[in-house]
Amino acid sequence: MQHISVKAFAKINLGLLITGKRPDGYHMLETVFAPVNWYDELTFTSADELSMTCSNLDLPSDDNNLCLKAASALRDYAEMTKGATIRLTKNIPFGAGLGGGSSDAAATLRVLNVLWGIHAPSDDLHALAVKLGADVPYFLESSGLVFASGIGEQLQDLERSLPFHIVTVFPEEHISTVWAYKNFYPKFERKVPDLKEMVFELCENKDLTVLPTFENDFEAVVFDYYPSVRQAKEKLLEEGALFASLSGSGSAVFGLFDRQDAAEKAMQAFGDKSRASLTPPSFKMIQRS
Ligand SMILES: C[C@](O)(CO)[C@H](O)COP(=O)(O)OP(=O)(O)OC[C@H]1O[C@@H](n2ccc(N)nc2=O)[C@H](O)[C@@H]1O
Ligand SMILES: Nc1ncnc2c1ncn2[C@@H]1O[C@H](COP(=O)(O)OP(=O)(O)OP(=O)(O)O)[C@@H](O)[C@H]1O
Repeated sequence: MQHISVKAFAKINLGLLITGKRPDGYHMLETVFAPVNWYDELTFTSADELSMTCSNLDLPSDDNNLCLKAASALRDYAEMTKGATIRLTKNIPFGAGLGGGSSDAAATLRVLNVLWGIHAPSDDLHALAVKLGADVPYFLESSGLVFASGIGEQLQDLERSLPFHIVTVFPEEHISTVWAYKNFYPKFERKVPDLKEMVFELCENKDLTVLPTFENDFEAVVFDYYPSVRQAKEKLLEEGALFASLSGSGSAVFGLFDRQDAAEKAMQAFGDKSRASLTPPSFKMIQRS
């Protein structure tokens, strides 16, 4: 029996500018994805049937789980009937804007493509990933700092890495992505700043003056409805973060620190380690456990 174990990492969004709405209801955006050191663990074992277990009982472990959705989509694509048992140890908080479910889906596509001997070309895997979620292609195809446009599926590797310690905090609120896209305050008419250029300035020249450019368009509505999320951001700034922001549609917030001791102190200020994570500078996702 063949087992494959992998880690599925979370992301943060450094800037998230929503630029318009498509006729199908999806929004166009520009964002920069950065990986963070917070991960789910998945083990795949070949089996006759497709099934899974999930360590977090607040999440579905039936066909509504993104792992089984990804596995079924791949099986349908390959027109085969092979099975697998998937064991998901959930560490990334859900409804947090950290892309945990999307990362699990991407890991499932990647592993089962090999375990089932499908070896689908990357364009076909990309198409399957987009259907599963706008964030899934990032986790499928990237390991570092990436500029994303379209609905989040058009990716450009920035070939740079963030020279900061990242403290990511989950403020105990689960926020629905659908709700956030329905309720954010649109600013479609403005001229959007060039996030790629800002990242180059930040990574190459450590020009901290560009940091305020990395706005997240979900912040205003999320802070209005979830005051504890605003407070978490303020606390990161009080702890000495050079910059702090909401990630994705929330509720997680992150802070960038130039000193390790300040980042570690901020981690302690948030208490329980399972609710916060510390990512070192230049972090990249390494998939295999
Ligand atoms: C907030 C972000 O995490 C930023 O990276 C993503 O935009 C969300 O990505 P995701 O969770 O993979 O989203 P999906 O599962 O594809 O979509 C969930 C819902 O969010 C809305 N949605 C999502 C992405 C997008 N560009 N526009 C949208 O309007 C749609 O109502 C969609 O039905
Ligand atoms: N494996 C999974 N992990 C997390 N959530 C899952 C999973 N499978 C299905 N879901 C459903 O998807 C919803 C969103 O989960 P996820 O953690 O990806 O959201 P998020 O933190 O808002 O991420 P994103 O940044 O992609 O919007 C959950 O509320 C849950 O009902």
